[in-house]
Amino acid sequence: MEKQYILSFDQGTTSCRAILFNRDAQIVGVAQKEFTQYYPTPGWVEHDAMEIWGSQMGVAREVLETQGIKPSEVAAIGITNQRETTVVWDRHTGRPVHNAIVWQDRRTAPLCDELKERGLEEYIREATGLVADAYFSGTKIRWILDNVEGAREKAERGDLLFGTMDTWLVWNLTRGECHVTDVSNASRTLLYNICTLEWDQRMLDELGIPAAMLPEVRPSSEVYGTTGAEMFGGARVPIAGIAGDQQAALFGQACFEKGMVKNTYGTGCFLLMNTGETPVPSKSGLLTTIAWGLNGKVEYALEGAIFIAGAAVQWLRDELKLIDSAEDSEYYAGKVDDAGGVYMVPAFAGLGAPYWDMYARGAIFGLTRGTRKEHITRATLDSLAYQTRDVIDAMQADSGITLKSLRVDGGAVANNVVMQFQADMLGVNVDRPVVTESTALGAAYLAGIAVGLWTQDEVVNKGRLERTFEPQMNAELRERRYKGWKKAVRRTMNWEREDEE
Ligand SMILES: Nc1ncnc2c1ncn2[C@@H]1O[C@H](COP(=O)(O)OP(=O)(O)O)[C@@H](O)[C@H]1O
Ligand SMILES: O=P(O)(O)OC[C@H](O)CO
Repeated sequence: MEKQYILSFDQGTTSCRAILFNRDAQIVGVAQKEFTQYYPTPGWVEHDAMEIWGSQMGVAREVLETQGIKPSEVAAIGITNQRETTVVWDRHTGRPVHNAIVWQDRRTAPLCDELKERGLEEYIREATGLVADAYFSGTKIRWILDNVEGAREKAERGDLLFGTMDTWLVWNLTRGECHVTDVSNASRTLLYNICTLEWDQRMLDELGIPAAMLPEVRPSSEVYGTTGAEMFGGARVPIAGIAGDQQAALFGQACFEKGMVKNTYGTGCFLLMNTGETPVPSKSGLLTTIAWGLNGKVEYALEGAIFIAGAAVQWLRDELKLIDSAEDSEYYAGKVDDAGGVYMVPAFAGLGAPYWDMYARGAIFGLTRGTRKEHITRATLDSLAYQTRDVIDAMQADSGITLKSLRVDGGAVANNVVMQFQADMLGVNVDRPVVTESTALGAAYLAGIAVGLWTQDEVVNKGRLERTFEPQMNAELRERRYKGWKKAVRRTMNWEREDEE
């Protein structure tokens, strides 16, 4: 039977998805399952790695069954994942020693302050391309070693393994044979040297993390191993692509040329600009990160990471219960001309790029007795566009490149109000592709390239636009609105710091 499908595992922050692509890179089936979010204390966010493994396998089997496709017809699996989220497990039992600590979790902020006090900021930026923030995996591993009874001793004996979700899934899929990650995921750990392309011994020493816990770092497109025979009814499917979800989206949008930018609107918003084969250091609060390793070389990106975007819409739905579904936000926001002077700063997990304030917290400003839920909903949607503007301004300053248009993808780009306001706030066209599942598509491309289903050149021609949003707001109004946003952001900063008056 011809092997003509690629199965993408998209292990996101809120759900596991399995997406089946045919050899024309068209989606033939999708299965998705949300999993539990744990908030044990304010500012902490955890996932159950066993639940994620079960959900991911569940959706993979479901999509094959519903489409009537045999596992033996799948040429390869590509894996893409929420990055930084940290799981540590026992290599003998396969059981995690603690819930996974999610990228949004702020518990290690004091440890990051300590790294700064020890004068490590510059070294961190140079060696890892990152900043001393609780976002990244390194301090989360350290927290587990310090807080789970017996973990440090076991880790030192070589009994514990660390992984981001890609590593965890591949380890389970291969029944413990492969403990690997790819360069794009490694570059988000705070432990990987993006210049020498090795684990950074100084960072390991500074954080007290035994090297024996770490996975082997590999390119983003190659056969890492095959699935255990019992996983898919006897078929041994090659696992042939791994990339962090934001880098995968950059690949899926075919941003292969230097200067090409995409923005993914999911739980958070992540803007990445391809900067080619040399790392570009940032002076404006962006991250320097590895885009992918492919064809014997590594390419880099500048990244603006916004922690809360679509998650703010979920908050309106789940916590405030202002809307019944994320889609409803478009309906309510569309009933008013604008946010009526209301600004919503969703600094629920501090602020990422370009502010990097672990102690900022969310706030709504400009409320009056005339403020309605439509205004609050509108202000929440506006915050996705304002935060993106913050990052684009930084990116233009760092790269010297002026943005001509923005390619978008991710769940929240279905929202036309957000897309129009984004074009207005940037003053450039916003291009929405037909396939907005760029993340899964990128992982499929990487896996398909590794098994010879297509070449990188063929990938360039596959993307098609569904709609372009053109700016309609005049420049004076745009800048006035944006100034209000900056004022609101300033007032949320440092909120959680104990010593702040
Ligand atoms: N029509 C919509 N309007 C606004 N936000 C939306 C809409 N549809 C989905 N979202 C938001 O997008 C996010 C889901 O996008 P997705 O790309 O699946 O995210 P992730 O990969 O981070 O789990 C959710 O946070 C949801 O609130
Ligand atoms: O799950 P997503 O798509 O919101 O992505 C999360 C990021 O990878 C975190 O860095």
